[in-house]
Parts: sequence; structure tokens; C-alpha cells
Amino acid sequence: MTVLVFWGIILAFCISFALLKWSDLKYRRKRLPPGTMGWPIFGETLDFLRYGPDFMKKKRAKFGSVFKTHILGCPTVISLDQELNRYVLMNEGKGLVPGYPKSMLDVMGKTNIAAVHGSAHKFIRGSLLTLIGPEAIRDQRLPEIDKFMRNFINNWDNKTVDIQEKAIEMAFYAAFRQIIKAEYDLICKTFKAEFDKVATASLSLPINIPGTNYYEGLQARKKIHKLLKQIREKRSASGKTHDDMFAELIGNEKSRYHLSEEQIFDQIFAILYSGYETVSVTSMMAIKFLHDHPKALQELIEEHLAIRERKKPEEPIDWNDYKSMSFTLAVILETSRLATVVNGVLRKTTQDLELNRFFIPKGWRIYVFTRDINYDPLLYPKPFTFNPWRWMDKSLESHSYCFLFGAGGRLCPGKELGMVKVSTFLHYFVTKYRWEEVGEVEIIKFPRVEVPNGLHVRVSKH
Ligand code: HEM
Repeated sequence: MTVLVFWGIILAFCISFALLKWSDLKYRRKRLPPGTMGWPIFGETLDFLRYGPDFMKKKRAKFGSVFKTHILGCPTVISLDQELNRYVLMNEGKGLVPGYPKSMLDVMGKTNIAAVHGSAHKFIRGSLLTLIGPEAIRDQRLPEIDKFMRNFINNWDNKTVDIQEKAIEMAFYAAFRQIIKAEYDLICKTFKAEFDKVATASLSLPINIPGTNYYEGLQARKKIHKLLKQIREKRSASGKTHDDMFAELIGNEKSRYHLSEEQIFDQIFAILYSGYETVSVTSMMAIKFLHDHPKALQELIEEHLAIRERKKPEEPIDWNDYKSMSFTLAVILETSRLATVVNGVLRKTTQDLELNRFFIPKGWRIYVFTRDINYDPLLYPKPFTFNPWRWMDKSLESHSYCFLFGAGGRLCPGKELGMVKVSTFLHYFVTKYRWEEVGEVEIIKFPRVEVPNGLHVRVSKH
């Protein structure tokens, strides 16, 4: 028996070793970047997800800042070389299109902005900007957001609230209310429950059997489609006019941005998905950083009280007020830098390419890992210190290597909308309340920023 176990272990060891070697040999071609490919199929996905920045650090020490690996089901080149990162982001047309995982594309839709490129991308992006560009924000989005935030934080006095939970709700419902207004109260909870399944599925293994996140996400996508179709039919039968994004998307029949039903639904998914975790994490972490840095909090409160002083008590904030919030914007940028939500972006090669003297085969992924530049001491002296004042020099935001919102043709089109939401949330929160943390707060920063036990604060009126 013991002999059998012994030979069993030896056999398992030999098979593992052979598989690892096979995987490496398969990819050992001339001039591919250095690196290891890990296990067949799984590659090095587990290490990558589990150790994140440390995985990168180790690999960089061994292979340099451009190396190959196999993650999320694909042979991938990871680049920590910011020159190369900039090149990849700026040169989509040279065979470097978005390369998001299959599960994400399946639940988010084939005509989703992240799935299309070339002229199709220009068209979808143009349509999106009519909804979330600066003019639309000034005239339509901001007044709605103002109303939403006011109500949202209205009854927190003398309560202990979990800011993480509230920020998640705020980010979703603020976006959803702009998409569907008249039917909002009726369907917002059902819609959120289904959309949360879609969001979870976007980062899952694409195994389509009942019980998996991927399967649940696909089912949720179908339910959401059904719901949207019903709303569309009811609206058209009633003949009433509506003033929300859904109505704008449907009513574009005669404009240059006339979208098919599938494109309209995918556009809605894109707006909800892209502005969800980005806005919720930034709002939560801004509250956390402000709590820990009283000088910054004081300056922020003064900025917002000055706005309130020139207004009647219930008067909403407008575009000019928002544009005067220069310190608030600095706080948001510094928060986004230190609590990185988008660690990097994925691209896929549509042809064999030569990059940094390396050969990258057609169909490989490139993970443009931008997270590290956020902590670069040359760009951000004392990089681990929360210092919003560094952003008061506007040239930092437009620096060629500031990748907080991406770069090139995919530069975040929702940046201003995101800023408006977080600023308005902060405006009402800090002018109305003081708060103190309750209990220990443990923050995880990778692969996503989260507070496992919540960020509980005791809130009271000023
Ligand atoms: C406030 C925090 C936000 C951050 C840090 C952020 C960050 C980013 C980054 C880094 C990209 C580039 C992705 C790539 O190159 O593949 C991006 C793209 C995008 N963002 Fe944001 N974003 C934020 C808010 C929003 C909001 C509120 C929306 C609302 C709709 C939004 C919509 C999008 C869309 C649709 C794209 C894809 C653009 C394209 O492919 O052309 N973002 N964002």
C-alpha cells in the first residue's frame, strides 16, 4: 500500500512537471517576451488573481517589465513598461483592439462599446456621448443627480450606516434613475438584483451549466432584456413622452445615432456597468481618506459651505457650482490614484506585431497594467501619501502618463459624469453631516478595492 502511494506521488509529480514543461516549450518561440506559461488551460491565473501586485513584482524582478504568461484562458503579455502602455493605448488602429474575456463579452453584449472597434466603436461612442457628454450633464444629468443625492442621504441623521453598502446603492440607483425614470420605483430593486448577477458573471469562468455565475448572468441578461422590452412596449402603447436616457435612445430614430434594439440594450448595460464600481469605490474611499485627513476634510467643507452660502437652502447645485469645486476634484483624483479601481486594461492583437523588439503573435492578449504608474515617485512625490493638493496643478491631470481614466480613443467618456456624481454626493454629505468611524476598518486593495466587514460610520447633523 505504502509503495503504491509512493509511486502514485512520483507519477503525479512527473506528470505535473511534464505539463509545466510542455506548456513552456509550446510558447518558447524566438523573440517572444520572457516568462512562464504555467499549467495548460489554467496557466498562472490563480497566482495572478491571488497575489496581484506581488505577482507582477516577482515577475518583473525575474523577467523585466514586459513578460509573457497565460492568464484568464489566454496567452498574455503583461506590460509594466509605461512607454509601451501608452503606445498600446494610443494605437488601437495598429492591431491593438480591446480584448476582454469571453464571459464579459457574453453578458455585456456583442455590440457593447468594449466589444466593438473601428467605425462601429466610433458610432457607439458618439451615441453614448450624446447622453453623457458635458452638454447633456449640464442640462439634464446634473439636475437629476442633485435631486437624487439630496433624497438619498436625507435620513441618515443619528444612524450608523455602512458607507460601502450605501455607495454601491448610490452608484447603481443614480445611474439607473437616469436611464429609466417613470418606472423607476416599480422595477429598480428587481433590476439591480438581476444586474448584479450580470456584473458577477462578467468576471467568471464561462461554464454554462446551472448554478455557475456565468449561467446565472446569462439568465439575468435575458430577464433584463424582457423587462426593457415590456417597458418599451408599454410606453409606446401609452403614447406618453418620457425624459430619460431610454427615451432618448429609442427616440433617436431620425438622428445619426439611430441604434437597433440590441445596441440600445447594450448601451444601457455599458452605462450601468462602467459607472458602477468606479463611482461606488471612489465615493466610499473619498469618505475614508477625508476621515483620516482632517486638514483635507476642512478645506473640502469650506469649499462646499461657500457654495451653499451663495444659495437658498433648497436650491440645487448647478454646472457653475460644480465647476467651482476645484479642491473636491483634486480629492477625487487623489482618491482614484490611491484606491485604484481600474488596475489595467486588456487588449488583443489582430495581427502579428513587433513591440519593444519582442514578437507578439496574432490573437494574444496584452494586459496594459497601469496601476504601478499611480505610485511612481517621479510623477507623484511621496506616492503613498494622500495629498490632494498635488492635483491643484492642472498639468498633472493632463500628463501623458496619467492613466487614471485610460488614454487614446478609449479615454473614459464617463469621467465628467463620474466626477459630477461623486462631487454631488460629497457636497450633500459634508454640508449636512459629521461622521465618525465605528469599529476597525480593514481595506483590501486588490484585485478590487473593498472593505470586507463594511465601512460603518456614525452620522449626525452639523
Ligand atoms: C469615476 C471613475 C471612473 C474611472 C476611474 C474610469 C476609468 C476608465 C478607464 C481607465 C477606461 C479605459 C478602458 C479601456 O481603455 O479599455 C474607461 C472607459 C470607459 N468608461 Fe470609465 N471610469 C470612470 C467612470 C465612468 C462612468 C461614470 C461611466 C459612465 C457611463 C464610464 C463609462 C466608460 C465607458 C463606456 C468606457 C469605454 C470607452 C470606450 O471603450 O471607448 N466611466 N473608464
